[in-house]
Amino acid sequence: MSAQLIDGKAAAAAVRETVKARVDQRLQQGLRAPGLAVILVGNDPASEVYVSHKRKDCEQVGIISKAYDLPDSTSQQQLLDLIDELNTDNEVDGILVQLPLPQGLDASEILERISPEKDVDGFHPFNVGRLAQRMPLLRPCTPAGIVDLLDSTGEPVRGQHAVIVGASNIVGRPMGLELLIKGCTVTTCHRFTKDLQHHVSQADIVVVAVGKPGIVKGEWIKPGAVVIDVGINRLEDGRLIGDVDFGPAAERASFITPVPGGVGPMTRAKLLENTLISCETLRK
Ligand SMILES: Nc1nc2c(c(=O)[nH]1)N[C@@H](CN(C=O)c1ccc(C(=O)N[C@@H](CCC(=O)O)C(=O)O)cc1)CN2
Repeated sequence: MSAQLIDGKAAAAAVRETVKARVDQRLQQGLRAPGLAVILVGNDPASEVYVSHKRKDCEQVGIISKAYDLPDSTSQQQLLDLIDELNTDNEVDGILVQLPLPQGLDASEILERISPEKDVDGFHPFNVGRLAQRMPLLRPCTPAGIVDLLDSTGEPVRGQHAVIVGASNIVGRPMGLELLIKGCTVTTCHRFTKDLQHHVSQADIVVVAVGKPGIVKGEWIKPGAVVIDVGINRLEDGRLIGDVDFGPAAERASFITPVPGGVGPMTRAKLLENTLISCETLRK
C-alpha cells in the first residue's frame, strides 16, 4: 500500500475534545448542558449499534441524550406528535431520527417536521437550502465530516475534480454542495450513470457512498487521488468493508479512508458539534 490512511478515529476524537471543552465551560458558567433527543424506531440491528454509539458519545462530552426507543408499530402520527413535543422542549437542542425508518413511515414528512434549528442531522429542506446557497447553518454530518478529513490531508481541495458516487439525500447530494463550496469541480454519479469507470478514473477526489462492496475497483483510481469510502458493509463473517476495493485502491491513491475507522466516527463527532451549535448559536 502506498496511500496514507486518513485516521477518522483520531479526527473524531479531536472534535469530541473541542465539544467537551465548550460544554465544560458552559457548565462552569452555570449554563445548562446541551440536550439531544435520539429517536430509534423498530429494531434494525445496525441502527441499534449506531444509536448506542451516539448515546455513548454524548455521555463522553457531557451532552444530555434523551432516548426514545419506539416499537416497529409506531404510526406516522405518533412520531409527528413526538417531534412536535420535542420541538417545544426547551432542554432539547437537537432532534435526531435514526434512518432508515421502518417501511410504511414517510421519512421526508417526519424530517421536515423537525424545527430547522433543532435539525442536528442537517436533513431539513431549510438546512439543505442554506447549504445550497453557501450559507450553511446545520450541515449534514457525514459530508461535513468528510470535508474535515479532506482538509486534514493537507492536500489542496480547491480546483480539484471531485467525483461522488451515489446521490442519496444523506450523503451524495449534500457532499456535492459541500465540495462546490470548497471550490471543487463536482461530478455526481448515480444508478443511471453510463460509464462509472470513466468518471471515477478522472477524479482527483473520489467519494463513494453507495452501500455496495466493490462498486469502485482499485484500478479505476487515478494515481495520487484521494479516496473517501463512506460504505459500511457487514460480511457474513462479521467483518466490515467499504464500497471501494481497498487494497488495489490504496496502491494508487495518495490518501484513503479505512473502513472501519474512517468516515463513520467523523459522522458521529459532527452530530455532537451540530448539537453544540444548535444550543449555543441557534436557540439562544
Ligand atoms: N439520522 C441519521 N441516520 C443515519 C445516518 C445519519 O447521519 N443520520 N447515517 C447512517 C448511519 N450512521 C449514522 O447514523 C453511522 C454509521 C456508521 C458509523 C460508524 O461509526 N461506523 C464505524 C463502524 C461501526 C460498526 O462497528 O458497525 C466505522 O465506520 O468505523 C457512524 C454513524 C445511516 N443512518
